[in-house]
Amino acid sequence: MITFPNAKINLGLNIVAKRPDNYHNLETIFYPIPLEDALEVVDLPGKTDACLHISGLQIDGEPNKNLIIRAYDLLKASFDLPAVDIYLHKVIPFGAGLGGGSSDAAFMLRLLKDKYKLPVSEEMLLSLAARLGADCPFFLLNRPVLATGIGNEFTPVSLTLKNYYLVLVKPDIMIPTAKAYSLVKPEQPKVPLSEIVKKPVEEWKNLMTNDFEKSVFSHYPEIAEIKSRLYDIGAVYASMSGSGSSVYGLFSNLPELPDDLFPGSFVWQGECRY
Ligand SMILES: C[C@@](CO)(OP(=O)(O)O)[C@H](O)COP(=O)(O)OP(=O)(O)OC[C@H]1O[C@@H](n2ccc(N)nc2=O)[C@H](O)[C@@H]1O
Ligand SMILES: Nc1ncnc2c1ncn2[C@@H]1O[C@H](COP(=O)(O)OP(=O)(O)O)[C@@H](O)[C@H]1O
Repeated sequence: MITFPNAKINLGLNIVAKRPDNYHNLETIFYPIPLEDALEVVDLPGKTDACLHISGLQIDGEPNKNLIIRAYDLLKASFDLPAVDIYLHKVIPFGAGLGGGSSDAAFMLRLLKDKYKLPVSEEMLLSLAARLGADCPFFLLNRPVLATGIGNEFTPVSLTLKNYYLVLVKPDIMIPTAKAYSLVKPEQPKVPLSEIVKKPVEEWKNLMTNDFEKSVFSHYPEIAEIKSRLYDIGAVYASMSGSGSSVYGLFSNLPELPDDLFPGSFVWQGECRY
């Protein structure tokens, strides 16, 4: 069985408060984008464990700590799962604010539930996903939502970007999420994101912010430079996604990108689907 975990971008991100458990309450809009990994699971008779094979981008860290293996282990603790070969073709850059690892994990949970017809409710799947990462449950819903709490309480948003194109730029910089949070001073937003998002996209530039940008841009001016280049070539709205380092621009028309505009960066263009 094969599935295609997709990335997300954050439309606005306000870090509202630090919690006693050291996590942060935030408000953000998760918006799925069609930049995808490929994830396949094949039965491995006669063996006892799961074995992960990765092609494409090589992920740092030990394979057995990969979120896909952690998702398998979580279900295996409660259900009689066979040993499997897992093939991941990694396309979504990591340390990028695109949620690629969380998406792989959420899609793995659903794939195993479907492939082995496990009696797992949607609620149970969401709570397992929450154990794998704060933004992991979102990928089980996988449609635009306003997320609050630590990023796992969802409210529907009526939002359409269907006429827009996306340009996504990921420089060769990895930003660990925990480090990014530690550099931000939480603050209540003056205008709630749920209000800003009702306004036309043309007005977002002066209203919608990502609270990670200030500290990340001061450490890495080259990331701020990417954002201003996206505006220079006609973006209606541009922002860093999540804790970075990727930056996206929303465009009314797909722009021509000169080859040397973002040297050394991964660049992806696609359509908005929602
Ligand atoms: C910042 C966001 C915004 O969408 O995404 P990314 O930029 O990573 O994609 C998310 O909050 C990232 O969620 P996720 O990457 O799942 O975080 P986790 O693995 O659960 O946590 C990694 C670390 O980030 C910090 N953390 C995470 C979420 C949160 N609401 N408050 C936090 O303080 C904690 O220090 C935690 O130890
Ligand atoms: N399937 C996976 N895909 C990508 N990264 C993974 C995966 N499993 C575990 N990881 C780990 O998660 C880290 C990326 O996490 P994070 O920085 O939160 O991502 P992002 O900000 O891109 O959402 C990687 O450096 C890697 O060590």
